[in-house]
Amino acid sequence: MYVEMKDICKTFDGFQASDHVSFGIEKGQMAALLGPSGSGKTTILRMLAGLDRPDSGDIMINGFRVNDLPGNKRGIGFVFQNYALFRYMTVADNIGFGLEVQKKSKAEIKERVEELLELISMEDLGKRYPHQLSGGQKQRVAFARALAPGPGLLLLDEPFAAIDAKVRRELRNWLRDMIGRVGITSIFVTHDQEEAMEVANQVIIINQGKIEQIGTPEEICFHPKTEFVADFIETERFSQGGK
Ligand SMILES: Nc1ncnc2c1ncn2[C@@H]1O[C@H](COP(=O)(O)OP(=O)(O)OP(=O)(O)O)[C@@H](O)[C@H]1O
Repeated sequence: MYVEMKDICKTFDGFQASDHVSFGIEKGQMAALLGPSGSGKTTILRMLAGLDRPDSGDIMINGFRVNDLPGNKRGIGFVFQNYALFRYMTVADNIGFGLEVQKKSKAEIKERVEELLELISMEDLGKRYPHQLSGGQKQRVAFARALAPGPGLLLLDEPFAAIDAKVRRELRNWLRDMIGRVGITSIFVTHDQEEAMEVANQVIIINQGKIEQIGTPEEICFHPKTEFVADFIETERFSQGGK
C-alpha cells in the first residue's frame, strides 16, 4: 500500500469528524472519497496533507508513519477547487513555483515547466496570466503546479466544483488519462457520485465520519454493502436523472 490510514479518529470540539477510519491505497491508484456534505471527506484529506492532526491512529505514506512529519515533507501535491493560482504570476511561474521553493536551478525549472506545459497541452500559454485563462485551463495549470516538484501522492479537493458542467466532463476525462499516464497515486474528494465512478478505480464511501464501503465503482454500484450506500447511490442517480 502506498497510503494507509489506520484506525484514525479526529474530533472537533467533541464532534467526531473521523470515526475509526481505515483504508489503504495501492501505488498508482486513483481513489475517490465520496460522501454527503459534512461526512468528513475534507478532514481526511487535511490529515493526509498535514494540515490537521489525528487524535489517534497512524497515517502511513510509502511505508513511513508521517503523523509527526510536516506537510511539506510528505511528498504531496495539492489541488484545490478554486484553482488558487497566484494572480500576479504567469502560467510558467505558477508551475515553477514549487521548484523555486526547492531552490532548483533556473535551467532545471525551465526544462520541467516546458515538460509540464506540454503534458497539459498548453505549450503556447506559458506567458499568460491566470485571468487570461478559462476555468478548465486554470485547473490544468493547478495540476501541473502540483505535479512539478514530483510528489508521490496527489490530493485533490473537489477539483471540478468551480467548473461548468460541460467542461467538467471533458476535464475529468482528461484528468483520469493524465493521472494514468503520470502513474501518480491520487486521492480526490467529491460529493458527486458520477464523478467518483468515472474517474476513480477505488471508491471510498463516507458517512458521518465512518467508512461505509470501499470498492471498485462496479462493486459500489451493483453490490452496495449497507443501506446507506444503496440509498446514497439511488438518490444521486435519481437527482442526476432529474436535472
Ligand atoms: N476546524 C473545524 N472545527 C470544527 N468543526 C469542523 C472543523 N473542520 C470540520 N469540522 C466539522 O467536521 C465535519 C466534517 O467536515 P468535512 O469538511 O470533513 O466534511 P466534508 O465531507 O468534506 O463536507 P463538504 O462536502 O461539505 O466539504 C463537519 O460537520 C464540519 O462542520
